[in-house]
Amino acid sequence: MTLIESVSLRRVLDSRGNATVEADVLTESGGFGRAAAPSGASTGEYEAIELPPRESIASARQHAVPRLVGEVYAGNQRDVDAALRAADGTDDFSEVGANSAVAISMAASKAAADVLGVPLFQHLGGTFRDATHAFPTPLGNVVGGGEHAKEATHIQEFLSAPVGAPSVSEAVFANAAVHAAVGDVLDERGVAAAKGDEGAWAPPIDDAEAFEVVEEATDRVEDDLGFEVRFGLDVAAAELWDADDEVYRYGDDERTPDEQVDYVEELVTEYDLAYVEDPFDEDAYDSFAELTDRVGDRTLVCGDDLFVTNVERLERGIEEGAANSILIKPNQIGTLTDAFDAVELAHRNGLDAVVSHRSGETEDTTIAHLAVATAAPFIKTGTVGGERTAKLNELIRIAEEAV
Ligand SMILES: O=C(O)[C@@H](CO)OP(=O)(O)O
Ligand SMILES: [Mg+2]
Repeated sequence: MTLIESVSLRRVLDSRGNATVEADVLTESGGFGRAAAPSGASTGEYEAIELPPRESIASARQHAVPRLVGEVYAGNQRDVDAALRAADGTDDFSEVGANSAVAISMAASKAAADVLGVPLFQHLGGTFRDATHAFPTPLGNVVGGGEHAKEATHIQEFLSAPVGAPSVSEAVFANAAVHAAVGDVLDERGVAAAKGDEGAWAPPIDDAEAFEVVEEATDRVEDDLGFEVRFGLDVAAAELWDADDEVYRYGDDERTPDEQVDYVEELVTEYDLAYVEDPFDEDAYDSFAELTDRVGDRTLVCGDDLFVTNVERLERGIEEGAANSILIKPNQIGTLTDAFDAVELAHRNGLDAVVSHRSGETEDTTIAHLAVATAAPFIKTGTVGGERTAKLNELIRIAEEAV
């Protein structure tokens, strides 16, 4: 393996038009990797810290780059990430910024794959990765609101889940078809809709109507394509939680924690939901456990803001039976090593690990490789829009390469 020769950092645009950090890593033998940090809007309270990009870059140049250049082998991902942690010295990357950390971590992995002459998913997943496992099914955001769009649904994301698709490519196109069908159904109802941060329709309708619209759209596509298309949700309920009054607020409506458990259970049953992410506040381990107990045998109950890709929070969740899956977002924790540790802990305890984009994204495709490398059952990476299709199209290419 070859030593890191240089690390360059720059500000580039993300899909919301905000600045984010991009890293280039070059090795002594000429291996090259480039990666950019994504950015959340409905960020969890316990996520690693994203610093303003200029600040993060200056700090990384001062503290992290000298520990990497000429010191660490690009292919030793654990060493790369340990150097980033040592350079930062905090638990939450508040010194260097999780944005520079994750960009460098991912760029180093790509430089290593380049040196080895193998695709990134193979470098990350290893030679003995089980190539026979099914490919991740893309969860496609087709209707959304919450923190991703104003004057739209309270539930943040309605996610098409083409679970019966015979191939990843057919699943990707199925989600695009559901997105188009939602547009048609909204049109037929006379609802004009803009799009939110992730390219989902952001119609000015209430959640009850959104369920009708998405059900109608998935039914149409299911009939048309002839395989099962279900749907799921990211409730992002931490954004709805009113800690003072201890209720979940849906505009003028409110639900107590017990009512929220009953409500989500009813939704799972009525709509046969394949996936439910963050149906409760990020500290509500008990509600998560109650719901998982009731519906965990028929749907994935996934912790995003609950776990923030953090092994300590996941350990508590496992002890309390708080979910049967974890969302994996490398920038929530800062390095690929931390993300892999969370995946491995989840797998050892029978939980699924679902890989995800952020609402602010770039053309970076690392998460497509990460999802394949870790045999994720689902990858949540949007449906339309260049920064979303970058990952979806990469998945299609990987599927060709991996057979
Ligand atoms: O809540 C989420 O799961 C994500 C991605 O869909 O949103 P954000 O990146 O804004 O946290
Ligand atoms: Mg979420």
